[in-house]
Amino acid sequence: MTTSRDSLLWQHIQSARWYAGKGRDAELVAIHPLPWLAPPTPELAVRFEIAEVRNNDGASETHHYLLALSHRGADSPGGGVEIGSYADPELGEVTLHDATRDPHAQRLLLAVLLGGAEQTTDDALVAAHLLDADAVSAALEPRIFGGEQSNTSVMYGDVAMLKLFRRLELGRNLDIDVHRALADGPAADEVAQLFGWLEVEWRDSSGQTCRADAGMLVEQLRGVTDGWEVAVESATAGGDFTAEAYSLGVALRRVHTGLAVAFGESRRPGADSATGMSERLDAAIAVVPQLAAHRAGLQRLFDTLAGTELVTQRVHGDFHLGQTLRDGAGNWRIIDFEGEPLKTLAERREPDTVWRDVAGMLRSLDYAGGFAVRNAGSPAQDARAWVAATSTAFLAGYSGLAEDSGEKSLAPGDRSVVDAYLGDKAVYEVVYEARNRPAWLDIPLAALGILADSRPTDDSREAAR
Ligand SMILES: Nc1ncnc2c1ncn2[C@@H]1O[C@H](COP(=O)(O)OP(=O)(O)O)[C@@H](O)[C@H]1O
Ligand SMILES: O=P(O)(O)O[C@H]1O[C@H](CO)[C@@H](O[C@H]2O[C@H](CO)[C@@H](O)[C@H](O)[C@H]2O)[C@H](O)[C@H]1O
Repeated sequence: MTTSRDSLLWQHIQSARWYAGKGRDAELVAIHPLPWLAPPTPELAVRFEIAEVRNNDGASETHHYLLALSHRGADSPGGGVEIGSYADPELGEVTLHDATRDPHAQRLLLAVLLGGAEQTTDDALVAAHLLDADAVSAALEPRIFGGEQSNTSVMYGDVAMLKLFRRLELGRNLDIDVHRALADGPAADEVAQLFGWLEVEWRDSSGQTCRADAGMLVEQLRGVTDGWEVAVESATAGGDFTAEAYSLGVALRRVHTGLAVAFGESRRPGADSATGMSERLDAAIAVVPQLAAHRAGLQRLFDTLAGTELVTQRVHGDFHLGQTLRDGAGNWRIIDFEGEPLKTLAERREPDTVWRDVAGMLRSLDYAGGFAVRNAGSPAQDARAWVAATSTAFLAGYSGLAEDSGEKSLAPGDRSVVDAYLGDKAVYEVVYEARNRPAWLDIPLAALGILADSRPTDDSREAAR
């Protein structure tokens, strides 16, 4: 880190909501500027820059963060949140702003995407890919999305949303990949339409050319409510959420069918999955030692996969209520196909069984019940009944059974596979909560206690799907 500009940016990165290295020993290796998005003027100059960040604790790993920066001259106030001022050799004295909060820069971002063109310098590129030139107008009023999210989104009117990916995945972004693949297929109605995306290229500090997708422009879903909010409200009131849970199960099945059609299916020995789960458990015990008490019980659950052959395909990978939106007509839409943020990109790209997503939602319904007890004082018994009823309805919807099919909504062989995935997901959640929300740790820990004490079903070697 050499210049004061770099130190301004490093402070900006470390305090950002999207910075994934909080609490870790990390350093800024370099900042790589991309081409200006429009010819710079003394008032405004906007470009993406890539921050190359190295984590030094544990195995050394490098991450690339996308910065969107507007440089405003002294006579050009405004621009939203300031990062700091410095003397730029090309532009003179400028103030840096996060472009996603600068109205002029927000407009420029959309114009670049709609232009569908490519901008290059000797060692960097920004390319816009436009799929639907008529869906979005450059005149739409921009505003920053204020809701909870790990990336940054700008809304344009009530038509489109530009989601900028902050921690970049080298290669094709999973969310773009999946939205593209599901368009026009059996799950087209369950996801937002993809209008276009931005691709960037730069040379890293070792001289290697890197390529990534920087953002995607999608249909803005209107009149929707976050699935977590509606579920928590119902759990807290002790309401009946079974019809909603049933239709959520139906929607997930459709998405899985769409993903299988688009990306195909493969097979994997269950023993390989069990090994992965055990390894993740051991890594989690190193982070949260109290997990060790459940090791033997969880290993018993994972072992039920050995000897099975699992059908695998592309899945959502981090399916929970916060990844679902419900519209006024009761339809569910599913978002954010980037997988679990704590996993490596290679892990997130791997095909898995559909039960990973099914287990993800069952865990999420349990979280909603746990939240109702801890944060809203609901009686534990009522919350347990709510979780049991909604879980059964969700499984019935997923399995294509009648809404009132009750306990039999999962075949016994599938039950033990789901239990193994529930254990694996709750182990992930324990690490996630320990790092991000220690006050929530008791929710997945309580679930793990119950799972680790349960006895695996005997018929676990039946077909796994
Ligand atoms: N297509 C969309 N239309 C409207 N709102 C959306 C859309 N996609 C996401 N959102 C909103 O943005 C939030 C964050 O989206 P998400 O894709 O999960 O972002 P991140 O990966 O950055 O966390 C969602 O919880 C939802 O409220
Ligand atoms: O939405 P992200 O992709 O960032 O997912 C991460 O954060 C989630 C929390 O925001 C976390 O989900 C866990 O908490 C949810 C309640 O807030 C609950 O519904 C989920 O079941 C639970 O896993 C998710 O695990 C993490 O990857």
